[in-house]
Amino acid sequence: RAGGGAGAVGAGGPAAHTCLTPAPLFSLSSRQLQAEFVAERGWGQFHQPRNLLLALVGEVGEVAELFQWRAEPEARAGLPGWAPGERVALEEELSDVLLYLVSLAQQCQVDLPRAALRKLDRNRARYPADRAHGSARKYTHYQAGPTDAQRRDGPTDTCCPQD
Ligand SMILES: Nc1ccn([C@H]2C[C@H](O)[C@@H](COP(=O)(O)OP(=O)(O)OP(=O)(O)O)O2)c(=O)n1
Repeated sequence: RAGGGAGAVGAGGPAAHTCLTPAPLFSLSSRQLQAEFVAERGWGQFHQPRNLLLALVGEVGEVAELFQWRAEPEARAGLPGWAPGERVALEEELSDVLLYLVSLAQQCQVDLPRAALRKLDRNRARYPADRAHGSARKYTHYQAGPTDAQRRDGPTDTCCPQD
């Protein structure tokens, strides 16, 4: 599964996004390259989980900055109207997010690719395609009975305060 998940773009016929590379999201060798980059600079001393988390959030802010104040059509899929330089900037900022995320996971001893695939499995189970199709409701909506938390806290699926 790990080798044929996100990377198996062309496996089931022509891919919608033909520009995607058929590589895993972040291979072991890429993670090692990142660890080497940090070690060669003696930056391990700065890469405590909290610092990496703050750096990650900062880079997410830089991604947000690229989107802020844009007219609605420019925020649509495919980013119509974005200049080539803006696309490069987005590539770089998203990569910074990924690189800090990878480092954070490493420092926390989380095997991120395995954990992400497991979470994907959990998401599949929580959101059965036949029931969740076309709906943005929370997974608790599809569960048979109330969870312990729901029993304790009462209903959470209301959108309006009760008058
Ligand atoms: N202590 C550090 C500093 C940097 N990096 C790496 C991870 C990111 O990929 C990138 C972040 O570098 P900058 O802090 O220079 O941030 P930007 O690349 O976003 O530059 P700018 O803020 O000018 O956009 O470098 C790192 O791993 N550890």
